[in-house]
Amino acid sequence: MERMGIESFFPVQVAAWVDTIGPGAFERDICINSSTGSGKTLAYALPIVQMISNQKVRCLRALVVLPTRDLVLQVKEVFDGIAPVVGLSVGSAVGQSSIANDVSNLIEKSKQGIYPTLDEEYIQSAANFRQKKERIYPNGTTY
Ligand SMILES: Nc1ncnc2c1ncn2[C@@H]1O[C@H](COP(=O)(O)OP(=O)(O)OP(=O)(O)O)[C@@H](O)[C@H]1O
Repeated sequence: MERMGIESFFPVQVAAWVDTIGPGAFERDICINSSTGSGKTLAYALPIVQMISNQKVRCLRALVVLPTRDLVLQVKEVFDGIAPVVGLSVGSAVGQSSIANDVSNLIEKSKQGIYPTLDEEYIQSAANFRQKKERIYPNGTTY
């Protein structure tokens, strides 16, 4: 956190943490509505990283879908700042190469981690991934 220039957390980050990891945690969908620049990225990034860092399974475990390429890069930077600390890797897919390549990276190369990505085609990729995921075992071997 210090390396990222963060000394304390913004209100939206505290609220999101309390409702996901802290005393308000129970399984449900959460919608965060907060003004631009208020720190929403870290507000959802921290709970995601915390939650999946406790899981032993080595496969893609979080998919972040974003509306623009710039945002993908920004969000990846935030995840890159915190995920490696707990041994998670972060990838991104912005459609620079073919979707087939991105899907292949998503499934075969990033067996552990988080994927900030771009649009609905990738949501579909994630759906396809879900079908294949059952064939990736904890030691990282694909069947
Ligand atoms: N706890 C914090 N302390 C200091 N700076 C922070 C903190 N959290 C986030 N920031 C910084 O505040 C800026 C805005 O954060 P961020 O981009 O996450 O806001 P946002 O609400 O997602 O904005 P947008 O709605 O535009 O996407 C970034 O430069 C980020 O590094």
